[in-house]
Amino acid sequence: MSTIPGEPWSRGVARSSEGVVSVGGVDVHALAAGHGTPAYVLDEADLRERATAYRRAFETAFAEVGAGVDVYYAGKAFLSVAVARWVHEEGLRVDTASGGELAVALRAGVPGAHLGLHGNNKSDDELVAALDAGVGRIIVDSLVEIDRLADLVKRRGGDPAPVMVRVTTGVHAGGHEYISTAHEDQKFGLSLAADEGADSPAVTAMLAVLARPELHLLGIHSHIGSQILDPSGFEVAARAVLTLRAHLAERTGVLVDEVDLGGGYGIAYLPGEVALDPDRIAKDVAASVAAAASELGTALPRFSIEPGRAIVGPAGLTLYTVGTVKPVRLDDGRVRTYVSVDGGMSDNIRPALYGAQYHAEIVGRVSTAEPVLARVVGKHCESGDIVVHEVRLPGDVRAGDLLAVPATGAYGRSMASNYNLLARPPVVAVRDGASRVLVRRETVDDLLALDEG
Ligand SMILES: Cc1ncc(COP(=O)(O)O)c(C=O)c1O
Ligand SMILES: N[C@@H](CCCC[NH3+])C(=O)O
Repeated sequence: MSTIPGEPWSRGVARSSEGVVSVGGVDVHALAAGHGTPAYVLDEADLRERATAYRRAFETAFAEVGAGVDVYYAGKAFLSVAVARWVHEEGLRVDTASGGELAVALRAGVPGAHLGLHGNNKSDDELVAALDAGVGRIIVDSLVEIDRLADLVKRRGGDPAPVMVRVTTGVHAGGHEYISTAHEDQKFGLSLAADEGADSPAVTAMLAVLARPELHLLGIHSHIGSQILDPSGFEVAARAVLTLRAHLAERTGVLVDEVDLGGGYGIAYLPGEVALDPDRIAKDVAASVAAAASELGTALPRFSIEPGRAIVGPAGLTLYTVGTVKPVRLDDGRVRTYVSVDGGMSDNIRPALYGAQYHAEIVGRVSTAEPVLARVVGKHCESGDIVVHEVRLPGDVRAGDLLAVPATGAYGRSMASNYNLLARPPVVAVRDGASRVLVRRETVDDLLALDEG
């Protein structure tokens, strides 16, 4: 019943003839003994390959239509100093969404010019940190922020701040309402939809940026959602943004230099699911932007994209130890085996938040026992504390078994909490038979240190 190797596991995951799984050449028993469980395990080679694959795919496809492109790794998916360094070494830039992410990227040595700062409610401190670092782009998200940023620059003096205006194109894409970001009724961006005879909020914002000499209108930004498996939304949104750019040029004579098409490229979470193919999507989007620019009679801008999940998601897995095992009879007479692990919703909130589906396997041994219908649950005081809703596990699953959940590299550690005062797990990188801690495990002492008594 093992599906290893292959998606949704990272490329460095293998199962030996004895049934023991290894990642990047390190066996799960060694990982558990050396770092404890639960632990996030990140396959460095896999992550680097995905970063390069996205960069090459987009550079090649966009070069074919005569446009340049930059790939920004979306740090919100998971950011640590090492990861920021790896992606930068692979030729990516880094998109940050807070002062914390910005500080980590800077510590990794990523030059300010290769960083972007996002956020619908950036603080003055965050804006100042971005200006101090000389970030290549601040993506503004509201009229209020445009004035606030311009006033800050005015007080400090110096060069105009490079700004992109985040717009919402009305395209509704992505895996769940909470991770879809370009429909109108949500907090991000400025809408392209206008009342009869009035400017849209997007146009109003761009005019507001142009009116402030402290700001340089670098371009337009659009992000339509996350975990997108149907690529058509990217093309529709790209056309809408290029149309807006042409409209602004007609109106003001300013044809902005850059267009960012955001992230959102979907990955496989379950065996049998197919991730978006970077080569395919890059070709399709490049063709549609080239066609749109030629219809509009405008030169192509420089493009950028911001994949996060597609780079780090498949490179990660979470290693747990099984604790209690409890068969529960369901109303329809079936039996579901509840398998409790030593983590849960504090290390992976996605099942509870989005109803996200994951896969799991026993990875420390081989079993010939008949598979049973199982649900993997955490140790929190919450019945919705589910890690994997439904999976077939060997009927002899028992306390002490090592269990791994694939594709947890994105939005696992980065959305982790201390619910029930659990200490957050470490992030351990594996490569060429060796493991290294990127983010150490929290301890109860860390938690106590925050409590002022
Ligand atoms: C503005 C922006 N860029 C990039 C991303 C990264 O998305 P993903 O991890 O789905 O590629 C997000 C998150 O959805 C985002 O909000
Ligand atoms: N956190 C989300 C996606 C990111 C949304 C950010 N705009 C997830 O786990 O899928």
